[in-house]
Amino acid sequence: MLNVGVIGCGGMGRDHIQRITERIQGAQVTAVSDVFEEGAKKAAGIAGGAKIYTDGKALIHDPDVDAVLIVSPGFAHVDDLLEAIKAGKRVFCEKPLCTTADDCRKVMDAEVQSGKHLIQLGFMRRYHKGYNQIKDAIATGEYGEPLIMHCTHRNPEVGTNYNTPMAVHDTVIHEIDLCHWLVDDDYDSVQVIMPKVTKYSHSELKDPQIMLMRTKSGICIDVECFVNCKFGYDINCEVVCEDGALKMGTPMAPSVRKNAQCSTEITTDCFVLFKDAYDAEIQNWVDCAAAGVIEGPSTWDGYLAAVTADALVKAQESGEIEKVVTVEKPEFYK
Ligand SMILES: NC(=O)C1=CN([C@@H]2O[C@H](COP(=O)(O)OP(=O)(O)OC[C@H]3O[C@@H](n4cnc5c(N)ncnc54)[C@H](O)[C@@H]3O)[C@@H](O)[C@H]2O)C=CC1
Ligand SMILES: O=C1[C@H](O)[C@H](O)[C@@H](O)[C@H](O)[C@H]1O
Repeated sequence: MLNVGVIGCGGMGRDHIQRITERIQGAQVTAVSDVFEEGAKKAAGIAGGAKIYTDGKALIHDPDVDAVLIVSPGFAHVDDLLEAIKAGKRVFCEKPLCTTADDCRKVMDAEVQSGKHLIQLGFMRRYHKGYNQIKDAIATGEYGEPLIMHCTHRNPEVGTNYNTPMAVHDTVIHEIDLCHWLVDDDYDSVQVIMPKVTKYSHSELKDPQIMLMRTKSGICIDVECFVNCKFGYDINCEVVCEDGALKMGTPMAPSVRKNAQCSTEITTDCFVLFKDAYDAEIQNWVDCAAAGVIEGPSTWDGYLAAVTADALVKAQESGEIEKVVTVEKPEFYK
């Protein structure tokens, strides 16, 4: 049985604690930590009783914790990642790995130095059945070369703490990882276009945004990021190829006809829409623990996403096309 400690007991943290407690085979939550003790106490109850901490480092060094789930806000990941590597403990880190490429480099260097693959990253779309079907279909060559991708990432609404750069490193970070993974092609450059701002936004948030990414082979990707769309959690991705197009999107629900109406439910949050993908990624992480391997997205994937995100944040300000420049991939991650 893998004894798991969870750092960060907010919406995502509680969702992961519930899945480990109720659905995941081979693991249990034995400790939880949150800077707000009340949040940790609530999470401990979901786990059916777990040690309560308000300091992630103390949880990491608890001998009753075999592995750590980092589910605090992105800006807080780097310190606990470095501490877990120091302690030699396996980590599942929710996206983003870190909110800057520089911090990701620190984590990458520490993991390489440790000589052990310890970190799996929470890019759960790679565990979604539909996206895997698209990736496999493209790989057959039956649809020809991918040329263009169209994505929407729409949230019903976000809090007033959510700002313009968060649209990149907190939200579109999913498409940054998903799109290059689907077509197996790295990024060359990015650009951001700012449409008219919705009345539902605030002074620190330009919303919606159109983010453009070009891959090294010339595939052009547009991502509409609209985090106050009001009508639902609307996630779509279409890959347009030479001999066909493949689309995965919401609503992923039945179309209902009644009283001369036709309607289809759109979910309102990621916890419902991607429940199976979260279950699959956490189960894979637990299963790999026994073998001491990482099969899912790695620290390198987190670094690649962060470099692209940094370029997009720069492009938000400049309005120009910004290059995506990474370091050479270390042998350790090949
Ligand atoms: N994969 C996905 O689809 C999703 C991933 N996430 C990720 O999960 C993480 C948490 O997001 P949410 O739960 O939505 O945020 P949240 O704001 O609901 O919860 C964050 C929790 O972390 C606590 N916290 C803050 N600083 C901390 C620290 N230094 N140590 C321990 N706890 C700390 C806060 O008190 C709060 O309880 C983020 O990295 C976010 O990007 C969130 C939603 C969906
Ligand atoms: O990771 C997530 C969720 O998956 C949502 O898709 C985003 O819109 C949210 O902002 C982010 O935290």
